Amino acid sequence: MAKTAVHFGAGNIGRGFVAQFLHASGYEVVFADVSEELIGALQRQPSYQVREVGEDAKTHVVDGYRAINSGTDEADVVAEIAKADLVTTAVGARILAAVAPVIANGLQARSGSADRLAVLACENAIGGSDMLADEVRTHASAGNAVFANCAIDRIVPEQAAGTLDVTIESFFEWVVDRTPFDGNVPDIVGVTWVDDLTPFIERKLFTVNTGHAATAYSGAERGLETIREALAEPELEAEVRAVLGETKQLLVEKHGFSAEEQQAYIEKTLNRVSDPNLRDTCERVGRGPLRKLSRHERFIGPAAQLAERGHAAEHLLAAVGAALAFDVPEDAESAQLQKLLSSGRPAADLTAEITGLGADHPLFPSVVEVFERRLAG
Ligand SMILES: NC(=O)c1ccc[n+]([C@@H]2O[C@H](COP(=O)([O-])OP(=O)(O)OC[C@H]3O[C@@H](n4cnc5c(N)ncnc54)[C@H](O)[C@@H]3O)[C@@H](O)[C@H]2O)c1
Ligand SMILES: O=P(O)(O)OC[C@@H](O)[C@@H](O)[C@H](O)[C@H](O)CO
Repeated sequence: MAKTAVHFGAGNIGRGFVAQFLHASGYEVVFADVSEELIGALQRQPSYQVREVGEDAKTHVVDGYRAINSGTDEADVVAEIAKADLVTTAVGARILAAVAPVIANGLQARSGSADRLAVLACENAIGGSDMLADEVRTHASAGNAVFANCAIDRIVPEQAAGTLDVTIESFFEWVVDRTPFDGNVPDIVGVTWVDDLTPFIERKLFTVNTGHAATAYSGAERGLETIREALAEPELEAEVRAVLGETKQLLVEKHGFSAEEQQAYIEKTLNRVSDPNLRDTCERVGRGPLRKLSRHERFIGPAAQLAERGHAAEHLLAAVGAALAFDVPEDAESAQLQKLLSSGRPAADLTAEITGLGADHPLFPSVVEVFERRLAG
């Protein structure tokens, strides 16, 4: 009998990476999403294409899936989870709390099954599956599930409206913590199973996503539209390289990557994010600035660790300053950020609320200065 995977989030990475790999691994994929437009299209159209760009580009056809609107037909999703082999998500780290009740109900509906359900939150976050597990446990015991953290890396820009097809870079990396599975990991092609995920997720988040976000915020500040255009500005590229020099210091010192290995990873990242075949915008990459400015994310996460080790993080702090200027009214978090910054509250209060840093943290005073400069206009 075919294995089944329920996948939450039929967006860019969901269709373009996770579902394609699950399909290639022999799973029947059941998409769950709250977008009626996407679910309707998946229900009407029996297949879509994932088109890689660049060298050795391949095109993959994904078919044999089903799709359910988890907003309106929750009971159907619960029934699928009750008999599924795997649950994955790619909805955004801050949406995990919204999908947790459905997963919890699905786990309760499996109470007769001896098989523990594997759950992988494929989000850009440290401990994404742990976050999901914590949310699920507020609704159900979840003893019959195995939550494993992962790092997922593949650039999928915004796609053309009205198509399910996805244009994507050919590079990919999907690294998953094997330790929760007691030697019985799910069979998924392309996954690298590791005993210690921390070096992989920190290297990914603090290089690819830190560099990407620093480019997006500085690019947006200069009125540039795409990541490629932004990195073509020599001064901006030098700033981004300086930011990545700081995270390199942390990653080399903390995880023992060699300086040469990390520099090669940086060069590859800068090439990937400025791929001429992928039009990726500062707006997409900068989306969700409150999440990106939070305590364990791509700026404050490494800057705090550098400060704890007695190192400077002035370029990361400059990137925080650029993030504070991100003003895109269509992005709910950007609108909320600008509202907070114009609320008249003191810089120290805003720093604590937005970054989650305690006033006694060694990084705190320099972040307050960044906020003060922004408030002074
Ligand atoms: N795009 C990339 O390059 C990339 C790469 C690696 C990781 N990621 C991560 O993957 C996740 C998804 O990113 P994306 O680029 O695919 O975003 P996206 O906006 O294209 O897709 C997110 C999907 O989640 C759906 N969704 C929202 N709320 C939901 C809910 N309550 N229940 C079910 N579905 C819901 C949305 O309708 C949308 O279809 C994020 O955590 C992102 O950081 C993205
Ligand atoms: O998805 P976000 O908002 O966390 O970050 C935006 C981009 O940096 C991100 O989507 C990258 O394209 C991706 O992480 C590459 O693997």
